[in-house]
Amino acid sequence: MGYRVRVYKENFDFSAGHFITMSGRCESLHGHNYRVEVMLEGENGADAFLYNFSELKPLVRLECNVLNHKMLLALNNPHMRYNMSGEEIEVLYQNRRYVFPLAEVVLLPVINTTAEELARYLTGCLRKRILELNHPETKLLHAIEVGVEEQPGQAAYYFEPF
Ligand SMILES: Nc1nc2c(c(=O)[nH]1)N=C([C@H](O)[C@H](O)COP(=O)(O)OP(=O)(O)OP(=O)(O)O)CN2
Repeated sequence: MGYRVRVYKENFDFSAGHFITMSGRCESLHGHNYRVEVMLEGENGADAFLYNFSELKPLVRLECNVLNHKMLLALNNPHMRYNMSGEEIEVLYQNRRYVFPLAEVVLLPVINTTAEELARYLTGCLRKRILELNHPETKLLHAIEVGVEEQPGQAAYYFEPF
């Protein structure tokens, strides 16, 4: 038994470039207008809420801002090579080569920038931020789930206990 709260606001979005590798090939560079939703599961606290929406929403917005208008690169992808020099990053995949300004890239600790991995990454970031805030109701949280929608009707979710 328990409660869930879910936040999925209009401005929980970010636009970013990416490509994923799969079955020995790499997609062409393209972008998405991603949407994010967050679910918290747990017990109600003294004020009869599980976690204050007003406290949760700015955290989600902050994480969306980190990724907005950036090229997302998967740091742990075994098929990609990255060389950093000065203000640039060179990305090598087989005979393909891209160069991006470092300031316009987010190097993510994931093996591929799939919606699944982005959901897992955001789950970790948001869980950490909630723990850092250390509101009394945090003790009653059981789990967090983050959904990342790549395009309407196409989303992945990651779930983690608190
Ligand atoms: N489970 C997942 N499958 C796929 C992911 C993903 O993140 N998780 N990502 C992709 C691609 O990155 C791609 O951006 C989406 O591919 P696709 O749906 O084929 O894209 P289209 O825009 O061509 O889709 P249509 O709906 O057919 O227009 C692939 N799979």
